[in-house]
Amino acid sequence: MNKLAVIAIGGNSLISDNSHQTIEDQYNAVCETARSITGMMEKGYNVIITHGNGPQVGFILRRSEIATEAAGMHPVPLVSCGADTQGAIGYQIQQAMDNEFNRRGIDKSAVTIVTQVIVDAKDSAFENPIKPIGSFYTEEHIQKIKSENPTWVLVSDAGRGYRRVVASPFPKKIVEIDIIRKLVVEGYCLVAVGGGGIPVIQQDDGTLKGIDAVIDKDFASSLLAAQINADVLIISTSVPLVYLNYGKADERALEKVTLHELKQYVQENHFAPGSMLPKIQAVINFLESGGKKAIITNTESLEAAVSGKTGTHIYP
Ligand SMILES: Nc1ncnc2c1ncn2[C@@H]1O[C@H](COP(=O)(O)OP(=O)(O)O)[C@@H](O)[C@H]1O
Ligand SMILES: NC(=O)OP(=O)(O)O
Repeated sequence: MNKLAVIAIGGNSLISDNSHQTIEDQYNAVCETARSITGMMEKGYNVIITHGNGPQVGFILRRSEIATEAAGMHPVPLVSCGADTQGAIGYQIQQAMDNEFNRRGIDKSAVTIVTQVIVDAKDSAFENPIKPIGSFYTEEHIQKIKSENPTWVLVSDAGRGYRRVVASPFPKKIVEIDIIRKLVVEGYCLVAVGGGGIPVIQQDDGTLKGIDAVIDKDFASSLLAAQINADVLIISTSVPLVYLNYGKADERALEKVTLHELKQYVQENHFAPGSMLPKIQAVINFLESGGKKAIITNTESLEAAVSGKTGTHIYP
């Protein structure tokens, strides 16, 4: 019987660098990702694909702000920008997966679920924005960006430049979880909780209402993986392995790690907040909720990683 994997694809890993950000570039990256995921499926996996949206949600928000400033167009709230990314990225993944299934004669189809995720309106994250979105700005540009956009909060993102940050509340409940379970059982290849899910709050009368934020897709993927009893949570990002002393002369790759060791490394500050740290915390949450295995690797290495040849493998 096939194993079930939740594969979380990073929003940054769909945009290889600052000069490859067009929709076409992203589709090419999605097609490469689809080839790797299909190769992995041929090794005996059913998958639910989740994806980030940090760069993309920031681009849509910025376009809206510029159009409002320049032409008086109505602004698009951040929550709607996030919903837009679920459709746009989901569409690309769904099409690329279906093309790949047809090419290889695999009798499967992909389907994207618009997914809402309940967060707590009182989450302290609303007072303390930490989720990087949109473009990277260099040190030289930062003063100009700050003076043009005095309300923005900007932080250094893992040494790759400065980025605007927004609130990122913790995901508490996946609204569409039952339909996701049913479609997995029916054998569909699902795209779900895109961009960490569309953040919604549950009001006193039980109704749902969108709220401006960007949920961390690794936390949402971990919640999903735990709730559907996935055999493995795979976090696909831009590095093949996780490292201790990342970027330093004594950098060391982690191949096989226990939950206990990983927690120790967190205490020793080996993982950058806003980039690797949330992935590590998501893995910890999954394993502490009963998950049996997690892998962190890059897209190109997925097939090799499930065969144990690369990637950082984490066990309870
Ligand atoms: N200890 C570490 N090991 C590996 N990568 C790290 C580490 N700390 C920070 N990083 C950075 O985290 C990045 C992945 O995070 P990010 O780009 O935000 O993810 P996503 O692919 O989800 O968009 C890597 O490309 C790397 O630059
Ligand atoms: N929503 C989210 O976590 O996106 P990234 O993976 O692009 O940061």
